Amino acid sequence: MNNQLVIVLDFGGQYNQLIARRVRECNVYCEVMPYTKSLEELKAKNPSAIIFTGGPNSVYEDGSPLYTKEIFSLGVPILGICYGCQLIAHLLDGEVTPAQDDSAREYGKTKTYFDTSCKLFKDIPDESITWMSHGDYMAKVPEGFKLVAHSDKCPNVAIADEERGFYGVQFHPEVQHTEFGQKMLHNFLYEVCGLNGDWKMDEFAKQSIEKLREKIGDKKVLCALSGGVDSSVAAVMIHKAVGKNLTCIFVDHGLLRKNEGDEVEKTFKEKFDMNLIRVNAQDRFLGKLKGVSDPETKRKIIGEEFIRVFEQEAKKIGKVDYLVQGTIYPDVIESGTGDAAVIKSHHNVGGLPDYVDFKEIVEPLRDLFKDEVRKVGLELGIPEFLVWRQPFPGPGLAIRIIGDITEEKIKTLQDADFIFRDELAKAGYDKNVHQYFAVLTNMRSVGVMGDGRTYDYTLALRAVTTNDFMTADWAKIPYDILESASNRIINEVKNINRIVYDITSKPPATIEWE
Ligand SMILES: Nc1ncnc2c1ncn2[C@@H]1O[C@H](COP(=O)(O)OP(=O)(O)OP(=O)(O)O)[C@@H](O)[C@H]1O
Ligand SMILES: O=c1[nH]c(=O)c2[nH+]cn([C@@H]3O[C@H](COP(=O)(O)O)[C@@H](O)[C@H]3O)c2[nH]1
Ligand SMILES: NC(=O)CC[C@H](N)C(=O)O
Ligand SMILES: [Mg+2]
Repeated sequence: MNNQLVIVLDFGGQYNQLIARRVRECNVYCEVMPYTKSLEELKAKNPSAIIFTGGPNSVYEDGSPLYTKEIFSLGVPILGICYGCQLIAHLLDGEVTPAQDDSAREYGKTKTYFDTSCKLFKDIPDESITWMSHGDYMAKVPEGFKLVAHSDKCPNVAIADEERGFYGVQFHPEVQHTEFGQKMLHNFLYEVCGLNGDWKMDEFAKQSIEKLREKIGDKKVLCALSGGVDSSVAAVMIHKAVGKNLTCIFVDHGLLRKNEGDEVEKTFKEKFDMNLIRVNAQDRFLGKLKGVSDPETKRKIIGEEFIRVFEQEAKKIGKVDYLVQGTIYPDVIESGTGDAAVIKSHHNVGGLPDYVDFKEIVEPLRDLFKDEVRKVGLELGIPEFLVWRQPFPGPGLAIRIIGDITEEKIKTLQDADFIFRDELAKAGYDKNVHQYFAVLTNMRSVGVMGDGRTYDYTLALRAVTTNDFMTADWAKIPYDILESASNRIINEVKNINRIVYDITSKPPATIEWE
């Protein structure tokens, strides 16, 4: 695939994934790369444009991430955002200083005035709201640049050297609070860079299937299938590429939701004409997890056991060269690229063991965001109910049972979680939330039931709304739904005497509790 490419050069900003998503939404392919990639490595990718992201540092401080000035000689347009804008100024002999008092320090929604004769601001109003988050100030604009936007506090909000195609904005066009942010990115890609918008999901699906066919040929492939969106889409793509040489392995590790094992098996046997093997591996997973309570240890154990089960099944089939996983771009990013902190080791990326007995792990969706995966799924004719299923993490209930895992706790959580989902569905509210589940906390407290004292577990209910699962808001579920879920759970499920609703967003929390 030779799509035109935009490189998002990562200087540690919080919204870098968002920049990539926004660019993709303009039908332009892009990849996030750490600023530590050399100019040679960037050149080898033959990018059509480069975007410098924001970042927490200050360009004038020792040890801040910089880049070689030669990047401006590539002949490729560059857009700098916040820190990236300050970096352009710094590298091209402008000047960046800490904001004096709070004269030019800005945070949040800010009224901004634009020079709409600049290509970046074509066809937007000359006054609108942008989202700012900076304490530094571009005191001197670099040679050859003109000022193309200002705010009430800050005279230097955007700079442009239109001749060479270099632009810098102090605000964040990628966040939704910047009213015309998407339009500005669109202008950069189309008006400035003259790109042709060749990143389309139907093309992607066709080309990927062709490439998979070439790569795999008549070799045998295993696909790790969870019944979730990502692996289902991956499986259907491979199936279209190699047909009967594909065998899907669905692992029931004993940590699935209530009835999930049977449902997934039924759906795939009925809807798809694929070889599917269900492996009942409860004993080995629960055996390895016995007494383990540290979240990262749980994740790594599960990541390793998954692979060992796949290897074992491969041996039964004969020579299998490839293992396919439904890994997507956020799994890769969240498991840590470059300097970003590792928050959680996703079982299929950071949680993979060092040694894997396959010639290669194939991940056809590794570059896609969730919404792109869903589009590919629809292109491939996968039923809507599957495409729109809420995500379920590979480690399953293991990361929703805080502390050590026992069979009794699993049963308790399965039953409670089932009721919560059932109540949301009955109220027709499940369409309004993107992920919703129950968590068995490891906390016990005193209650009173049937006039007797109880000392039982606290269950937490969690529901979030989110576009990309990278950030999320807690869902404002109507009280009556929470009330009926709470009543039913207390009445129908043993070992729980208290229920709380999680009202934290991501960040600062994450969606899952472990
Ligand atoms: N129970 C399982 N059996 C086999 N493979 C699994 C299982 N759970 C997860 N995997 C593998 O790990 C990958 C990552 O899991 P993840 O939950 O992120 O994706 P998914 O289940 O395909 O989709 P979704 O995010 O919608 O749940 C899957 O794509 C799949 O390849
Ligand atoms: O397949 C997976 N393997 C994992 O190890 C894993 N950890 C989190 N998740 C899912 O990722 C999304 C973001 O979750 P967090 O906010 O908890 O990081 C949410 O949708 C989570 O359910 C996982 N999925
Ligand atoms: N959001 C950013 O990129 C901030 C850049 C720089 N640290 C400042 O405060 O101005
Ligand atoms: Mg899943």
